[in-house]
Amino acid sequence: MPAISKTINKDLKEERDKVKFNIEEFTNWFYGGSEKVLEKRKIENYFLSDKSLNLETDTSYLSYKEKYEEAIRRSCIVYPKMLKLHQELGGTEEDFRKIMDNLRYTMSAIQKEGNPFMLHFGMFTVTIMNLANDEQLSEWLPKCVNCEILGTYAQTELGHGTFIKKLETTATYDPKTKEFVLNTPTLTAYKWWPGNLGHTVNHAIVMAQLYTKGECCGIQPFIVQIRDLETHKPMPGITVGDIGNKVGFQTVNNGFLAFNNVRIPYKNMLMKSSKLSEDGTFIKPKNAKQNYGTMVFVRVYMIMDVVVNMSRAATIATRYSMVRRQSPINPNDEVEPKIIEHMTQQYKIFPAIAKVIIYKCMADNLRNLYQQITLEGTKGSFERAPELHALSCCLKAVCTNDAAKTTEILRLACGGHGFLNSSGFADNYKNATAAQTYEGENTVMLLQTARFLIKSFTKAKNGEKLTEGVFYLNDFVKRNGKREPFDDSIRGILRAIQAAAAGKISSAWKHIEEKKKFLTVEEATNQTGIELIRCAELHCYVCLLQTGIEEIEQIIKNVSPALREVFKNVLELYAIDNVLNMIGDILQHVDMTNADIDKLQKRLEAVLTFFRSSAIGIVDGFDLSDAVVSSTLGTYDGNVYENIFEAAMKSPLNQEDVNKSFHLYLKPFLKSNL
Ligand SMILES: CC(C)(COP(=O)(O)OP(=O)(O)OC[C@H]1O[C@@H](n2cnc3c(N)ncnc32)[C@H](O)[C@@H]1OP(=O)(O)O)[C@@H](O)C(=O)NCCC(=O)NCCSC(=O)/C=C/CC(=O)O
Ligand SMILES: Cc1cc2nc3c(=O)[nH]c(=O)nc-3n(C[C@H](O)[C@H](O)[C@H](O)COP(=O)(O)OP(=O)(O)OC[C@H]3O[C@@H](n4cnc5c(N)ncnc54)[C@H](O)[C@@H]3O)c2cc1C
Repeated sequence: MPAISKTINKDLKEERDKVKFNIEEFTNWFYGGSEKVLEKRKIENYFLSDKSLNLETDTSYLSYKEKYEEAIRRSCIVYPKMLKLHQELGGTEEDFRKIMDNLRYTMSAIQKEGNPFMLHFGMFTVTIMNLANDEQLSEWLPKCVNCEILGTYAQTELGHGTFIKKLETTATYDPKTKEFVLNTPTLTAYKWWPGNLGHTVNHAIVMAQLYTKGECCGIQPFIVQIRDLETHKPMPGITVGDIGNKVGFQTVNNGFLAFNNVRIPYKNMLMKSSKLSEDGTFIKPKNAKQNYGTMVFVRVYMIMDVVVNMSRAATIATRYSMVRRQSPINPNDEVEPKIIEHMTQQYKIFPAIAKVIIYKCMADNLRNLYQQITLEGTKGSFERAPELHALSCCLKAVCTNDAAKTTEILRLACGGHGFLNSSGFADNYKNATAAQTYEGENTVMLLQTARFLIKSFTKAKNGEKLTEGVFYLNDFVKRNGKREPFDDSIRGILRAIQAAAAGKISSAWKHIEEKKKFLTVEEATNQTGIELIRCAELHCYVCLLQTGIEEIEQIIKNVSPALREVFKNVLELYAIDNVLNMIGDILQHVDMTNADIDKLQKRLEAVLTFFRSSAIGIVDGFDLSDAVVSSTLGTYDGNVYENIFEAAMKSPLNQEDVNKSFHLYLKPFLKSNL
């Protein structure tokens, strides 16, 4: 075995020495101030320094069952610590949010394949907070907050996930006993997929069709106890279990659930929005979509998960590419260059870094918008709910699609070693691709946004008032078919993307109108689906760039000149990469010449070259500890080959010289050939 010495890799040190800006200043921006950075580091250390977590164990070699058991063991260390810390910090909702925000990063060191408790706070408690009336809140919230019970969110069924109106689980009100009777009438009505449901939680929010006085009143949320608190056995009438092996998320414990005449008390229907009187009279909510609120909440927070996921992948690929040397650019060069010297390698990695920053700006913005609009809802005003729904749907889809695609590009950027499990890309990718499906399948999400855009376009044509995010449709209508002139400033690029988005929305609108002559509006819309998806994507790119511009214009007023240059280049790279990737859409609606495209290509090459000296500073500035990065290729010290070697030594096959399969199979086989 070679002697392994671990000092900072000299190539990586050389890169860091070239960084011109103050990395800590960048970190302070990224986490919202120096105090928050200190707090983040403290919280991370509080969890990760706990030796009982045994974070050195490579869980990837464990069996499916062992992985689950280890994940539960770790959760039973992390969650009590979390509750203790929450009390120590002050016990407020804000303190809780602080811990959860930081755990988004830290958890990737502890539960690489997902957390078997994650739905408890993430969806079960959130639904209770959003949809329980005051009485229900005082009964259930303390139990949730103290983890006296553990819950999940059981909505999806074997037969339906997207079209939730057709869920088949029934909750029939019995006014005589003041109970609901829950049933699973068919195989396709089995709840299927809810995280943590299989063998972990003892309660669930069950979304079921409410039947009262012989009528169906649509899907409503019910709190159902599914396992005994003492024995953990399923409650009478309940069938519950694990749905089996998946592409990823192995330790999330996704489960199935069925009911056979399960009775729950009247008070267990969450009644903040829809209400049922004790005699069985149903009272509709003020806003029919209020019951979908938990999904909106999660979609909003998923943009932050994308930031975490992509920052980790970008850190790994950047550090590795500054350590790995291969393929001289001039054939006679003695010394092979760092692979980051290859322009194509820069093009794989640097746009990903820029996106992390733009998505972070968007994630913060969206969260603020969510808080404002939720507050308006508590005061009975739901006017802006469709806008939030439309924005969160397209962002959820575009950002999670991009996280999966970018992780794969970054894995490929690390060549063969990127394919090692120890590179960390596999877990990153599996988590990213799961997010493309859960919380609303991405195509379906884009079509929801497109529905809003088509409605907004009709309003623009009729001269009606639009919401702020789609003001650009007014400009398009005013231009009355004239193409947008191209101006290559950043704001000019935004206008070009706006023109492309508006043009696409206009042509989808026109095609629906044409098809409506022969088809129903729904059929016409379905036939226009491919265009509609592109409308939603382009609209999302508009929102991202606009937010990026507005945020960065503010940021650069408050940072040092050196960091100002970095942010300007982030914006330049993000904008140019974007526009070049959608040139077909742009050319349809913007007067852009070949010379303009050549100029943009040159600017892309120039900005990549600038980025070369900031990239390591930015990824170091994401401030992800080695435990969080969790990759042999991405450690801070850059000792890639030593790490790879050490990880290989942990393979169970390397714990013995000769495996028993030699005696059982190989030897007889070889002998038989003599
Ligand atoms: C696809 C959906 C949105 C369709 O819902 P449906 O009620 O059938 O819609 P309609 O076509 O009747 O009405 C559309 C209408 O409603 C507006 N709208 C829809 N949702 C919302 C909302 N949340 N807030 C505000 N407004 C909303 C929409 O804008 C339309 O308005 P119009 O004025 O144009 O009529 C729905 O079925 C859906 O969301 N499906 C996806 C299911 C899903 O996301 N499931 C998640 C399950 S939980 C999970 O996956 C957990 C994962 C684990 C983890 O997170 O860690
Ligand atoms: C890892 C993971 C965790 C999950 N966790 C939970 C959980 O905790 N709780 C829970 O309740 N659920 C959970 N789910 C379920 C998840 O929310 C659904 O799988 C998701 O909403 C997609 O629904 P579906 O499976 O019915 O897909 P489908 O709707 O069947 O999608 C299949 C295909 O049909 C297309 N399609 C469907 N409808 C339309 C349409 N209207 N227009 C165009 N195309 C359409 C889709 O685009 C897709 O290509 C989880 C799923 C996964 C993968």
